Amino acid sequence: MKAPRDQHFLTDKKAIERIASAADVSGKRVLEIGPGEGPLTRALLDHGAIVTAIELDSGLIEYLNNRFHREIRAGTLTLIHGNAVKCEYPPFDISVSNLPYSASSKITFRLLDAGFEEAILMYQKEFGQRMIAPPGTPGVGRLSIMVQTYAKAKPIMQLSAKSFSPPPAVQSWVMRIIPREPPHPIDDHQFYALVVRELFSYRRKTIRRALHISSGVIGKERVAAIEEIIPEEILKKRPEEIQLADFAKIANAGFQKKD
Ligand SMILES: C[S@@+](CC[C@H](N)C(=O)[O-])C[C@H]1O[C@@H](n2cnc3c(N)ncnc32)[C@H](O)[C@@H]1O
Repeated sequence: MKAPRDQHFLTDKKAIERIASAADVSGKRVLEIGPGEGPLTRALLDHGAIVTAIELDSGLIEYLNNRFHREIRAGTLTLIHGNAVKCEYPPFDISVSNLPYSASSKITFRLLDAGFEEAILMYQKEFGQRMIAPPGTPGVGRLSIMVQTYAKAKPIMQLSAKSFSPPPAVQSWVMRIIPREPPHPIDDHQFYALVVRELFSYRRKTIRRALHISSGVIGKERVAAIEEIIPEEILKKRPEEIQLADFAKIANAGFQKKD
């Protein structure tokens, strides 16, 4: 039976310790999303982190309030009963989280938007593989392009289902994510995100065709400007065949043109 709300709790003590010590959290403001029963929270507190944990499940919030009442009183742990897909994030330096897999994408984009020094995040293995799929290869998608534009991401641990209770049907990867300046100048980040999203909505089409289909969203004049500036050899490729620099050039070409 599928566990409710992605509730696969980490029981492997060695893995918990390795995750909590993957970043230097001592004295840092750490955001943990989905603390569950708090095994990682405990380890992070033991490493001297000042933790804020966001948990959706009210039963677990009650459990955590009891388990960590001393730390809450001492101000080293703050619990937020909320939905990490929607609620406001507090300022934080590092995020260490075993994410709910069904919301991995939304939460990752929100974390990157919020900004941080470093994140140690657990994902379903296939999701991690998509994050690091190189541009120009068939596994690449919107997630790969957006993550690789704004961060360096690398798998640092692989966990089998046996590390969890109940065991999930999938393998897990722990990734280290470090934000960076985009390697190619981007004139407008919102427009860039929109272009990347639209192009991958039509990943089987050429760039030119995808732009035309999306012209209602991107803007007809902007699409015309892109076609004028971007060389044919790029326009005739598919989104999975072009490089990070090309996405930046396409978005910048369209952004120059005010509708
Ligand atoms: C995979 S479990 C990890 C639990 C714990 N960190 C551990 O390793 O044992 C994910 C946790 O996220 C919580 N959760 C699910 N969706 C959430 C959401 N949208 N916002 C915040 N927490 C969520 C679940 O209730 C669960 O406790």
